[in-house]
Amino acid sequence: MALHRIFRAVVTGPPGSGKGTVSSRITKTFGLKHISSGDILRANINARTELGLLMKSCIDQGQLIPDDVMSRLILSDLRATDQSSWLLDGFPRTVTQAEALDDTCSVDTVINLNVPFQTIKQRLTSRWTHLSSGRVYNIDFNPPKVPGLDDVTGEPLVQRDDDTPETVTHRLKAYETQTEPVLEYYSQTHTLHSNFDPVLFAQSSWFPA
Ligand SMILES: Nc1nc2c(ncn2[C@@H]2O[C@H](COP(=O)(O)OP(=O)(O)O)[C@@H](O)[C@H]2O)c(=O)[nH]1
Ligand SMILES: Nc1ncnc2c1ncn2[C@@H]1O[C@H](COP(=O)(O)OP(=O)(O)O)[C@@H](O)[C@H]1O
Repeated sequence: MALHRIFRAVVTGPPGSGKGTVSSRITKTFGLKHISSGDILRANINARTELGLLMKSCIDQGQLIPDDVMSRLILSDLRATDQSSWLLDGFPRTVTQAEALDDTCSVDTVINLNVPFQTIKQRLTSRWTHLSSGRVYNIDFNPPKVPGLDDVTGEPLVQRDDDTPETVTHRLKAYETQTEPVLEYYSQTHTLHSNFDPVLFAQSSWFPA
């Protein structure tokens, strides 16, 4: 199903709310480019650059990466794809980032995933990730075909260092203080789909498995 015009969307929500899962499904269905801030950061960390090491220490403490670093990283990617449709997952996470995004390009729609914190804690402790592709699995919700292995490459899955209960608590706190204000910003400036229900969306008849 291809789109007939350039379309730009942001998917936001607390850590573990399903942004990556929903974004992969939407981008596959509509042929959009999926830009995930977390995957971009982890690729930098994997490259073992000095900046990557600093990023890892922030992420492992459950803190956000500073706005200037983050905006430079993501916005340069967006400028390089100025003729394509995309879906941005995990950026912006602060009002400063949202303003920087608006200064760079126009966003057509914002989808917010609204999931209770208690549910998130359960999901993140049973999340398994294929780090190089960003594919995620869950022991209960969408297990891999072979336990512990990625469906596409057969490579081992890992649990992220920042998915420990203690770091998840810090990440949820950072979400409340720094990211929730972004919803208020978007409700005033954009079309905000605020009660997007990922489960209903996944069950709709046109939605591929
Ligand atoms: N039970 C349940 N689990 C989900 C759902 N969506 C995603 N998950 C799982 O929850 C975890 C977090 O999802 P992910 O897409 O990585 O969230 P993100 O951190 O917001 O990008 C993963 O293990 C997913 O497989 C859902 O609708 N229901
Ligand atoms: N836009 C952003 N601004 C600041 N830090 C970010 C941003 N996106 C990702 N990060 C950092 O990377 C970590 C992992 O992000 P992500 O993979 O999107 O995970 P999740 O949504 O599961 O928290 C975040 O906890 C944060 O430290």
